[in-house]
Amino acid sequence: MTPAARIAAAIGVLDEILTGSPAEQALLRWSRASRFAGSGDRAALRDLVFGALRRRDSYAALGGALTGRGLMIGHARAEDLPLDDIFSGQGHGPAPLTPAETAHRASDLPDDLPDWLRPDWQAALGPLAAEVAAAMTDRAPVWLRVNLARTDPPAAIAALAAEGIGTEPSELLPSALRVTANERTVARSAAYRDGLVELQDLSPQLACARLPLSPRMSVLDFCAGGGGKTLAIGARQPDARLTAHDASVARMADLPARAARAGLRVTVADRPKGSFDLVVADVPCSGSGTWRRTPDAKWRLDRRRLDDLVALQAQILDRVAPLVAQGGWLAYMTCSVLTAENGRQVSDFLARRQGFRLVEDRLWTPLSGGDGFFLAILGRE
Ligand SMILES: C[S@@+](CC[C@H](N)C(=O)[O-])C[C@H]1O[C@@H](n2cnc3c(N)ncnc32)[C@H](O)[C@@H]1O
Repeated sequence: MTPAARIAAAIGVLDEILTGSPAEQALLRWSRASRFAGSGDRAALRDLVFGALRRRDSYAALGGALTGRGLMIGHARAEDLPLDDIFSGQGHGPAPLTPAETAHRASDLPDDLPDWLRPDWQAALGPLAAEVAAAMTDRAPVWLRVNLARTDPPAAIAALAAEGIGTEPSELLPSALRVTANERTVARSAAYRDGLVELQDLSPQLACARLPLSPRMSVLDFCAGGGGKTLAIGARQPDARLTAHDASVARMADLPARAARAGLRVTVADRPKGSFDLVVADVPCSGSGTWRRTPDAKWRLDRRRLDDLVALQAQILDRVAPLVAQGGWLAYMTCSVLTAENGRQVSDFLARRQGFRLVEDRLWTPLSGGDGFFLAILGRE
């Protein structure tokens, strides 16, 4: 496909998303209907669509309309692309610009945050609010976690390099590798298949590195999903007794294979009982820290959904509290930057629940390289 044809395709996909389709579904529908497109075309289309969703409002301002076409005109203006070559109507490209589109000029560009959320965002991030909002409009880097139960960072870097995958270790955590070349081939590499590395963002890696682990301790990952945190804990403490639970069994479908690849044993529990030295509650959240990766989620979130999530998080905290052994730990995590889901959620829990104290809490933002992520470690007396 020509660059102009890819832009025309992005216009169609964006129009679908703007009328309510989730981005992944709209892209999948396009791929199924466009058998002529190669993998390069699909990747380029995805980049165009996700790039436009990250900067939806500023591209709409530049392009003069909140439509697929407006966003792509905005994209071309933001990137200084030759508008007349792309919007020529030739070679499956979009129709030429109208006189009104040509004459359109934007004044101040918006910050690409939903209006209703801006006060919460500012309250949560204070003087960093604008910088973090701007960081959310960039593409997220790909991070790998070196599986320390299997190898060490230099050996993992060498194994990846032998397959053409460039990486560099984080200054904050040497076992976290930022992919600098060939990120799309990681999941097919032998280093990945053999369990030397896992795909995991830097911030959850930093959070898991702070967990109070000790030999043979029992750990319950209560919202285990695909097991990202379970496996990160196992890599740090391979003799920990790991139990994974999730309200959705389907979400844990990949966990046994991932654990086997990592050389770890994980017990899956439908109804966890008894008590655990460490309970991790990596709760469902708005994902406001990960909007670089899922930019359509930024525009789909609303106050009601956020309130529902906050209520669910409180329920989960109340459910897991009795599962924490006396003298044990509760690690509460979200991939959100919002106070309602983070600090306020934790302080409300401490206010209604005797016997827990806050040991540490931390918020990471894209300004340190990874996604937005929150960790609170609570100790049970
Ligand atoms: C943020 S995701 C977890 C990601 C996972 N820990 C990882 O690292 O890959 C939140 C998970 O909580 C699960 N969940 C939702 N409600 C729950 C509940 N009431 N009890 C337990 N898990 C729940 C969801 O199915 C989802 O998999």
